[in-house]
Amino acid sequence: MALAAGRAMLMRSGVRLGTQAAARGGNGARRFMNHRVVVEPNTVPGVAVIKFKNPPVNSLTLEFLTEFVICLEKLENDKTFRGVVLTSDCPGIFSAGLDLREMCGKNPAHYAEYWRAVQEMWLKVYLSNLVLVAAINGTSPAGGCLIALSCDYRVLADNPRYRMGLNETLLGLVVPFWFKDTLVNTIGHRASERALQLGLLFPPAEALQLGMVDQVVPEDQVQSTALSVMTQWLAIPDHVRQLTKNMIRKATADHLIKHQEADIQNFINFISRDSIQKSLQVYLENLKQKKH
Ligand SMILES: CC/C=C\CCC/C=C/C(=O)SCCNC(=O)CCNC(=O)[C@H](O)C(C)(C)COP(=O)(O)OP(=O)(O)OC[C@H]1O[C@@H](n2cnc3c(N)ncnc32)[C@H](O)[C@@H]1OP(=O)(O)O
Repeated sequence: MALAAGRAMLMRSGVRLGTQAAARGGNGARRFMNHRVVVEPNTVPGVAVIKFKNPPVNSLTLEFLTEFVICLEKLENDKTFRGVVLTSDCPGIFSAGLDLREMCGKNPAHYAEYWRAVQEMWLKVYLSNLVLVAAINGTSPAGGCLIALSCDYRVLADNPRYRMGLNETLLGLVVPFWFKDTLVNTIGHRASERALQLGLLFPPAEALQLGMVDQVVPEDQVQSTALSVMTQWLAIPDHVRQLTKNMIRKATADHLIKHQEADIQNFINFISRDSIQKSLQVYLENLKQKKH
């Protein structure tokens, strides 16, 4: 379903699906290249590494979301893969979250298409049959943090410049209930209440203390740590681990699935408000200004 919608979207946007290139890397592993998402089968058998490559900041554009979902779906359907490490190819940034330009100055049909793609991405990651480990090698606000929180395990680089959290209120936005649920399921109710209202972005030590990440390691060890953690997870037979994961996550995912259309309508109504459009424009302008 998501794959078909994604293919249609890519066709509309002029991206040819036949352009996915396969090449052999130095270790002989096949390396699949999309435009914005690079998939590298790794030295650990059954494990692929997905690298986000949507410069400058890996913002979650419609095209990026579509490619990402297609990549995950392909890996899920290829029984040689049992686990995936998610990481970034953009130095210092895991993902800047939802692309603000997708939510600014567009029409309701675009907002609907975009929000559905955000929902589908979250459902795909949150309910994945694969073991997903986030190797967080950069800053990850809002939607970027959501992707990491939706994985099974998080390893964060020990760099105080890398912040993580759901900062939506700082942009004048109300966090969607399923972003909130994902955070509450990870760090608990009280910590989420404070973090969400204040839009807090946490440095590594605090993220670890809160349980937002499972491990903080030196920057050059993020990916290798993620891969060795993966070995531990893959020691469990897939079917029992998958059934257990599904049992724990199903209610949270079902809440969105049941209210998916209402959630899209709510997003359109909210994001189309003049006051919200104004605050997003000011936020984008401030990002530009800080450079000068
Ligand atoms: C009912 C529900 C309604 C709504 C729910 C919506 C939920 C929203 C979820 C989100 O994810 S909103 C996005 C939240 N993200 C952020 O707040 C991050 C903003 N960006 C930054 O803080 C910084 O850019 C940075 C990620 C820390 C990187 O800093 P750096 O100094 O390295 O780069 P710079 O700021 O110069 O940015 C480069 C370039 O990229 C543009 N940019 C940055 N972030 C985004 C983004 N999220 N979307 C689109 N574009 C982004 C930035 O404007 C610069 O562009 P320019 O070169 O043209 O000026």
